[in-house]
Amino acid sequence: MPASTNNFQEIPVIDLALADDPKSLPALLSALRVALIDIGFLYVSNHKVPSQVIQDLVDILPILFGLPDNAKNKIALENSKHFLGYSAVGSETTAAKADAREQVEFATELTAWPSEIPELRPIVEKYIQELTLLGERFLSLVAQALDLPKEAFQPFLSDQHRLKAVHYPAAAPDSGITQGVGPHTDSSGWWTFLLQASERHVRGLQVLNKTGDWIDVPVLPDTFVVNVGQAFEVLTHRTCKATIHRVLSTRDERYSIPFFQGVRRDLTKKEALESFQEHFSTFEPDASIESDVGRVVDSPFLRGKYDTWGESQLRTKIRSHRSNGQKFYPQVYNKYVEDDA
Ligand SMILES: O=C(O)CCC(=O)C(=O)O
Ligand SMILES: [Fe+2]
Repeated sequence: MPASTNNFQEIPVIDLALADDPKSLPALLSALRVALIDIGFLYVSNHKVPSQVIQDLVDILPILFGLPDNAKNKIALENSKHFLGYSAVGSETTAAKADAREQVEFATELTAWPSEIPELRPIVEKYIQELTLLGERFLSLVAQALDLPKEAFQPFLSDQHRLKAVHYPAAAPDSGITQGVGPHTDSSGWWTFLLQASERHVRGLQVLNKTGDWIDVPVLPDTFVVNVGQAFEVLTHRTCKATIHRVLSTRDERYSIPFFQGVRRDLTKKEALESFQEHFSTFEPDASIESDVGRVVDSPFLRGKYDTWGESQLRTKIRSHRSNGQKFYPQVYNKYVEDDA
């Protein structure tokens, strides 16, 4: 099929309630398959994550980011060899440009929590627990949609996932600030489950389609935005693509909460490629034009310089947070920073 006929102009919604009835399951799987193969981005509705669990987290974000700088700096990512905790606006770099967002990254090793909001920790932990379950349910549907047994992808899962709370401050139209986060594919794992935690009118997230147009991903209440990460792209021999996306700064402030489903750190590119080689050779990945932006986006695991998933993760983290890299990983800092893969 020529690329132009399956180029996408919007992101489809996959209704997970259809999985509850064997009669409606096939319709879900065929819609999912199209989203997986042609787009790499989708929304899920009827996801069964309790709305209170979501609301509690959404409500606490303005409180978290509203803490005084000294409170946020007490949990600074700068002091974490696991790259967890708070990073201020401008401290992260994507596509060689500073991002206009502040964020707090959570995972099991986070030891410093803000003492000003003791309720944060149980709220975050509950949310991670629920998203872990959603991720597992979703993976089994993905496997079926790609003609594999339900459990096919489970052995690649890590027991550790990452959650990020993100705040994009409003940018005055004449400030010259345009990059909330620059064009990238998700390097932190298998799949990303993103909650857009602002009101409907707040824009910002965009996805690059095959002809290089940026497609808006508006806020749809009661959904998660789900997208393919780099490791899954490798495992499926690019049948499913880690699609490039970005966030523009706008005159509205914006909150979002990506959950990065983790991949086993010892997964090697060889194992990832060999596991389903035969299966995916029967698919015909769309060898469509990669846009100019696409060609320069960093994807180290895919390009194959580093053997394990864990090492390409470390390289990505060091490149994004360079002072942590210098502080905690001086032996490999230069190697990773100088290697533009
Ligand atoms: O804030 C968003 O909507 C997306 C954030 C994102 O793409 C990321 O952090 O990887
Ligand atoms: Fe992303």
